[in-house]
Amino acid sequence: MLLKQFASMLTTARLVGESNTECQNLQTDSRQVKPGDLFICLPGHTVDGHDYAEKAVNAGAVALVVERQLDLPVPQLLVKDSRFAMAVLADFFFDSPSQKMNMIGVTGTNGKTTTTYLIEKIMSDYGRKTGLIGTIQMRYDGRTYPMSGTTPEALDLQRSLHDMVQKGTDCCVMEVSSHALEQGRVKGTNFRTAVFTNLTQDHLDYHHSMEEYRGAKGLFFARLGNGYTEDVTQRKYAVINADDPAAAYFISVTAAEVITYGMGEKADVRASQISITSQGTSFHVDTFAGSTDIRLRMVGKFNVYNAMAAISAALVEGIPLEEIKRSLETVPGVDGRVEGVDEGQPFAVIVDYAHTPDGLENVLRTVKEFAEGRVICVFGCGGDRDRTKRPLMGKIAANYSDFVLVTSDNPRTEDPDLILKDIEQGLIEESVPAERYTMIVDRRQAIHEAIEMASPADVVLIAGKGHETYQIIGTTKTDFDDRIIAKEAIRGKSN
Ligand SMILES: CC(=O)N[C@H]1[C@@H](OP(=O)(O)OP(=O)(O)OC[C@H]2O[C@@H](n3ccc(=O)[nH]c3=O)[C@H](O)[C@@H]2O)O[C@H](CO)[C@@H](O)[C@@H]1O[C@H](C)C(=O)N[C@@H](C)C(=O)N[C@H](CCC(=O)O)C(=O)O
Ligand SMILES: Nc1ncnc2c1ncn2[C@@H]1O[C@H](COP(=O)(O)OP(=O)(O)OP(=O)(O)O)[C@@H](O)[C@H]1O
Ligand SMILES: N[C@H](CCC[C@H](N)C(=O)O)C(=O)O
Ligand SMILES: [Mg+2]
Repeated sequence: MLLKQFASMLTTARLVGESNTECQNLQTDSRQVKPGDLFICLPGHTVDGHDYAEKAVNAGAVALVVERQLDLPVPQLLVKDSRFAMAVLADFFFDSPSQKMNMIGVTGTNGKTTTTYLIEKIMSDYGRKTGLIGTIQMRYDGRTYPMSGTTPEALDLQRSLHDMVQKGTDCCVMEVSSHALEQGRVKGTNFRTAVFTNLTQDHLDYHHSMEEYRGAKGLFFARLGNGYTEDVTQRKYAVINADDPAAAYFISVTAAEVITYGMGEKADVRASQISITSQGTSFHVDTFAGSTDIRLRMVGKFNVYNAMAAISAALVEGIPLEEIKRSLETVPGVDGRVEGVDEGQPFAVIVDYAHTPDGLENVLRTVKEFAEGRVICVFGCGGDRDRTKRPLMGKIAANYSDFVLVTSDNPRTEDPDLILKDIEQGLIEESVPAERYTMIVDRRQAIHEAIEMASPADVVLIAGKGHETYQIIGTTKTDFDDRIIAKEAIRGKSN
């Protein structure tokens, strides 16, 4: 594609140099540049891509997208905002893939991965060729791809969506994080349905206040189309958890048709008669398209919410409620979410991905509902992430468990001991006696000790890392899987 064609997509951009330069591909990372690339200079949070433009040119970049003109011998497209330009150019270069599929996005503090998995299952069981993008992986057309975060950068996202379209995918369900919304990673992605799960504390290191965090999530609903049509396939839907205090805000910022779900009388999709056992959760659901009883194989009231979000998104795709029920009832669970580790031991071991105060409270409440013995909780908090959630999670762990083992969860570049101390602050504030908790920096040791102390009928909950297969200490990622360590500990248990 010629540089002038890219330039034509940005009305206020100024092209300096040879406009007929042929650009083979788009790139934002100088380390990945190939000869013929158009290199987009992004000012980042840690470094400025403009400082790497020279390296990009040396590696073969034939032109640049810049916010300020650089003294380099290649044509340059001067733009006001290179992140915005990236979104526009990526959409253009990859031929607007999100307009060729039904795009369903899920945002919220907790439950995004679970909800996207449920939607993907329903859609594919119904015969739709479905793509999935999120924390655990990206998958489509029978293949899976690893992810480095939850929501890809605009350029990577459009490239992946384009490939999905090429492979015949007709619908894509993806997690949309608040970071992604704030950074414009999904600008240009034409969503048909935007789903909101819940809003509770997380990421205050990045968003600074709950209001700012809510505002970032609100962008998803505010950007959801603003035109109405008789054509049902072109309509836009905001699927909102009516029981969350932020619901009214999201409803107020969207122009799309709102579908609410929840436990209250007024919700468009309502659950009632909820019954939870250690084997699963059953409930009755009333919707605008009929009523039914559903028996999930997943435990936890929060999974009833995730299921209702999925039901709502699937109903607007025209999938009959009975088909939705059939699919939901076959989902065994999601990798690393309330996942049992079973080596035939007489106590339960559960690995879960709860890494926020609300997530931890929900999973502990659920575990308490069916625990016949003590609840032993192993957890930690990520380094280089929201510090203020640490004492809150300490309090919650203490309030809902009989014994707490505070340990490391990806300390990253922070001192692991100090992270543990931040968590301990919450336990101290709750006046938890020293014999009810311990602090063990080494996560493997903490898991071994938790399992060593378990008696028949106890439940050991290992929270925070779920599906993760690594521990990040400093900038080094080493193999670490809670499930494997737990199995190892169960097999080596002395009593
Ligand atoms: C705070 C944040 O979101 N940062 C993201 C951001 O990094 P950044 O702005 O710091 O980028 P940078 O390193 O300063 O680089 C700026 C530019 O210079 C370029 N560069 C850099 C170095 C070089 O040698 N050459 C070069 O060209 C980079 O490619 C980039 O274009 O852009 C990068 C590229 O897209 C992301 O990898 C990075 O995610 C970091 C690793 C991260 O940890 N993000 C987390 C917080 C995140 O986004 N999480 C959410 C999930 C949260 C949830 O669960 O709710 C997610 O969606 O993943
Ligand atoms: N609807 C929900 N409400 C509250 N907690 C939930 C809900 N769904 C799941 N959880 C808890 O949160 C954990 C993470 O769930 P999930 O991975 O689905 O969330 P996520 O929003 O994708 O997280 P991330 O922000 O890391 O992508 C689960 O292991 C469970 O403990
Ligand atoms: N998407 C979340 C995942 C947190 C998982 C936890 N294991 C951690 O590393 O803090 C984040 O990046 O904040
Ligand atoms: Mg997720």
